[in-house]
Amino acid sequence: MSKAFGKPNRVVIALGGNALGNTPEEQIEKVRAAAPTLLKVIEQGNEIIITHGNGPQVGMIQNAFASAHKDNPEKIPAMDLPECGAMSQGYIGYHLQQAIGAAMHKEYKRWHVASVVTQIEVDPDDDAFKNPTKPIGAFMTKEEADAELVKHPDWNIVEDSGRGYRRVVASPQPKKIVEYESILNLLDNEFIVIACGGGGIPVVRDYSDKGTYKGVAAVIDKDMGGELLAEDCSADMLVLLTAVDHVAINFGKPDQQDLEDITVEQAREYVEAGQFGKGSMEPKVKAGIKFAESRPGRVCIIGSLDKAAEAMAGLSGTRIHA
Ligand SMILES: Nc1ncnc2c1ncn2[C@@H]1O[C@H](COP(=O)(O)OP(=O)(O)O)[C@@H](O)[C@H]1O
Ligand SMILES: NC(=O)OP(=O)(O)O
Repeated sequence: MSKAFGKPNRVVIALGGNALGNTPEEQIEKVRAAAPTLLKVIEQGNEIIITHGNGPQVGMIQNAFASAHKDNPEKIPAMDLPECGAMSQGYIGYHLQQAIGAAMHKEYKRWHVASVVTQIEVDPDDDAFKNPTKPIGAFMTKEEADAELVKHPDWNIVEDSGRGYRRVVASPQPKKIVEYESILNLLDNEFIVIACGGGGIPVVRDYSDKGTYKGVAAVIDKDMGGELLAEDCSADMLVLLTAVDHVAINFGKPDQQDLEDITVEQAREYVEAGQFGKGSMEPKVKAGIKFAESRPGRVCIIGSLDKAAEAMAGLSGTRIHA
C-alpha cells in the first residue's frame, strides 16, 4: 500500500466532532462516507494517521451520566470529564475502525486499523483552567441555556459562531503525548492509527507516585492535539476536516470571503483581527500556523469532511503555508 519508491508523505487527518453528526447512526454514516477518501489518500502514496474531535460527544456522554445519576444516585455514578473523554475515544474510534476496516478489507483483504486510547500531558497551571473556551455538548437556544444554568450554576455557557449556545470547559495546551511510542510502533507496522481523539485525554503528572498520571477536568482542542501528533510523527501535512468548505473572513456576514491559500503571516493577522470563532475556527487556524512554521515545506489544509478528497487535491479548502 505504500509507494514503490521513496518515502511516503505522512498526513495527519483530523475529523471534527461537529462534522460527525449527533447520533450513533449519523456518525456511522459520516465515517462510512469518509472511509473511501481516506483510503484514496493512501493509494496516492501517503501514510495517514487519524485523529478526531469529541466536543458534542463528550458533552452528550457526561450529560447522560448526570441525568441518570440524578434519577438513581445509588446505582449510577456521575462521570468526570477525563473518563467521558476516554469513552468518547472508544465510541468514535470504534466507528472509525469499523468503517475504515471494512473499506480496507474490501480492497486489500486486510484489517490494519487500530485506535489508541491516548492521554496527553497538560500543564496544571495552564491559564486555560481559569478561562474556559472549549464548547462541548449540544447547541442550545438562549432559553435552554438559561434553564441549564439554573440546574448547573457552576457551568459556563457561551454563544458559538452563530449556531446557538453551548457549555464551555477548560481547554489547556497539549504538551506531551503519553502513548506516542505505541503510536509510532503501529505506524512502523503499517497500521492506520487513530490517536489523540478529542484532543487526547488531559492528564497531569502525579509526582506523589512516580510514573503515574491523573486526569483533569478539561477537553483539549483536537486541532492542537492533532498538531502535536503531526509534529511527533514527523508528518508533512495536517488536514483539519470540519463542517465548512473554507476558512472565511467576515464569516456569516454579507461580505464573507472564503480563503483558499494564505501564508502564516496573513493567517496571524486575521487571528489578531478576531476573524475566527474562539473555540471553533480560531484553534484550527492557530494549529495550522504552528504546524506550517514547525518545519519548511509543511502545509495545513482546512476544509470540509464532505469534500475531503477535493481538499487534499487542492480543489477545495484553505491551505496555510509558510
Ligand atoms: N471565520 C470562520 N470561517 C469559517 N468558519 C468559521 C469561522 N468562524 C467560526 N466558524 C465556525 O467554525 C466551525 C468549525 O468549528 P467547529 O464546529 O468547532 O469544528 P469541528 O468540526 O472541529 O467540531 C464552522 O462550521 C463555522 O461554523
Ligand atoms: N476536542 C475537540 O476539539 O472537539 P471538536 O473537534 O468537536 O471541537
